[in-house]
Amino acid sequence: MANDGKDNGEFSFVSGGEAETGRRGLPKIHTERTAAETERDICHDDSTTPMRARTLEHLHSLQKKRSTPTTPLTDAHGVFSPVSEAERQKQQLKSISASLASLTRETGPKIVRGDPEKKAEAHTGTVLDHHHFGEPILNLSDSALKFTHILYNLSPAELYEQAIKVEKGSFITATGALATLSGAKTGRSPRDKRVVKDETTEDELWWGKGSPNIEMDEHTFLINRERAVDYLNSLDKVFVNDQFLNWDPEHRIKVRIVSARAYHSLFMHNMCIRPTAEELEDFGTPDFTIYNAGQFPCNRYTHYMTSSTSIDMNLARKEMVILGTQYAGEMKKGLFSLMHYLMPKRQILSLHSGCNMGKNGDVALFFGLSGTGKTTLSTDHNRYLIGDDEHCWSDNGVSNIEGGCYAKCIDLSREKEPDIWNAIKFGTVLENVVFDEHTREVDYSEKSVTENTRAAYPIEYIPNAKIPCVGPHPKNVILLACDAFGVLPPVSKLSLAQTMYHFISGYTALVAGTEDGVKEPTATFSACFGAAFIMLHPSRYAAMLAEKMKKHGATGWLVNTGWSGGSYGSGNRIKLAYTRKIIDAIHSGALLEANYTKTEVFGLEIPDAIEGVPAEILDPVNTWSNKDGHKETLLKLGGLFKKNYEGIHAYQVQRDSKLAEEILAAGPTL
Ligand SMILES: Nc1ncnc2c1ncn2[C@@H]1O[C@H](COP(=O)(O)OP(=O)(O)O)[C@@H](O)[C@H]1O
Ligand SMILES: C=C(OP(=O)(O)O)C(=O)O
Ligand SMILES: [Ca+2]
Ligand SMILES: [Mn+2]
Repeated sequence: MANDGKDNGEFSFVSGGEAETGRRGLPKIHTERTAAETERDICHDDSTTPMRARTLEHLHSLQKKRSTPTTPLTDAHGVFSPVSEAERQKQQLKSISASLASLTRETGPKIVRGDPEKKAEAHTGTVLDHHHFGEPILNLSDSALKFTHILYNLSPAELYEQAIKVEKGSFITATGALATLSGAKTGRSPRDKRVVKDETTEDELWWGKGSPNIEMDEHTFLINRERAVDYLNSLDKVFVNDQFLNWDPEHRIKVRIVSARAYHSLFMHNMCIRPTAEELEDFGTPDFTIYNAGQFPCNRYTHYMTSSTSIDMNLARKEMVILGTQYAGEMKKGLFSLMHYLMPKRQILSLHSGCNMGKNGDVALFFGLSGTGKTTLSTDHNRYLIGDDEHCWSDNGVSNIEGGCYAKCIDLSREKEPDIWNAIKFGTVLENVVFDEHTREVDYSEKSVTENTRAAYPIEYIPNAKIPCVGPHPKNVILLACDAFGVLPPVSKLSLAQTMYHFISGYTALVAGTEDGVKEPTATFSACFGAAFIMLHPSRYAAMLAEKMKKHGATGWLVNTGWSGGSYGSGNRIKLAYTRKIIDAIHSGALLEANYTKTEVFGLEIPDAIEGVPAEILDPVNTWSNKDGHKETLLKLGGLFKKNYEGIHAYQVQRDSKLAEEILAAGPTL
């Protein structure tokens, strides 16, 4: 700059005060420059640059540029489109208005687009009743008279501002993520998930013992729907997201999410596939709509209700209603249930699995219950990430259902999981974490809100994400179990029948908790490693998996990411570094070449050596000092498997007794 410190040209004093006269010995200040001085200054100072803004208001209006339309208004033939931008936005509002309409009143909600607080920007939004925009919002109880402002597909930055302004517990962390609280519920509520049983779904879906589908009738659904819609319309503003599910363009599903919280809108922005501006213009009517009124409870006097929480699915109406839980994962997993219904109808298998692909195009699936390692192990710096949780396997290959990942954050470390660590930045939703109130550094070891701390980020935040998130037919199908009993081998190669047996069993063991006194791990069996999300009987998905694995020559593996050297309490969790080496050997094909030995009880084939893994841990019996304890625990777990499988076997025999016997024989023998 020309101003070198001696020249005080940046200051201008107004009128002849003491400073000007220099009577108290203050340096004389030049307020006017000679023509020569001005000439010398090539780089002008602030006071000399032309001022565009005439007023402060004007200045602020200049700060924000209007988004330019991304598509020229032409039709497919390059002719000027008959549908004007205003008309298109009007259609869009009409569609949202229909979504929010009451089913019992004749007058629907009056909706306008835009934030009621941003009156200055009124001109940028299309408004149904233009003259009302910018007038004070009257909080009238008569919903026919009040306006509901629609915040439609806001950007992450806009959603941050909304969250921070009105949602208590919203903060920006040191790395730029949005820390939020999900409220009283910090995990899913599977016992409150209901599905409307009507003439169609009665025959189509899996009901009764073991099924996750708790029935409700159409009328009760409508009561809860009305409750949610009324609640949403009672608010000044609601968020609407129009997005997609499934990266396979042939089987893409259009979803609309109507929610009350910026947190929910940003979560779904990250988790679903984000449409381009062009795709959004042609969005039209959604295939499925979620009404998330999670801050508002359901009415316990309503038939079927057993708590203040209800997550209700109506397949005929293509709608889902959420009352009494703000846990965002309900939306993501609710849509996953929908896909478990829609996709098999099209001969496509929906999978509760992570998925990645090697440089040579070899695809691996990672099935497993919560906490077994789908997200951690599919996020692999040496491979392309297709997705961490929900996929489809069709005749075209695999495709991710989602547009983002939902990683557990408890004890997250930069060293062990660098890609997930680095994904926690601006745009990422961080649920229920604890952070330093001043530095905003997150303490990932803190469990004081919940152990289920989470980060939801767009998949492109992982550097080697494969976009579009699709890949060829899988080569390896890895079943992950976190065995807290410590008796399953770190890895075993499965026959097709064994793969089916373990897929249908869906075993993992939960550690009883960190409280003292509770030492026993609890076995959990969740059919297809996702019983909470399946809509049809597990054998339907298993049959499809068997058929696809056979057709495409995929190999099944069982990987224990849980305990070694004893059960929970005496042994330790297998080191993530070892599990990664095991997974590397599966991907490279090296593990297919190993020598195998069959174990007793489970009859699992275990390799004798894997590069980078101590050979002695490959057979769990070697790691237990108490050999009797090992045998006892092994038999106990075998017994739990057998008991769990009884019901499934009985069902399968009716359908195909030969296949049923074959799969049963692949289970443990006591
Ligand atoms: N050997 C291991 N293999 C996989 N994950 C492990 C292992 N040891 C510890 N972990 C931890 O277990 C958790 C696995 O959770 P996650 O990958 O989110 O499971 P999912 O996606 O299947 O719910 C992560 O927090 C991870 O750091
Ligand atoms: C979000 C979930 O998935 P996961 O724990 O498998 O990552 C869930 O089960 O609620
Ligand atoms: Ca899960
Ligand atoms: Mn996961």
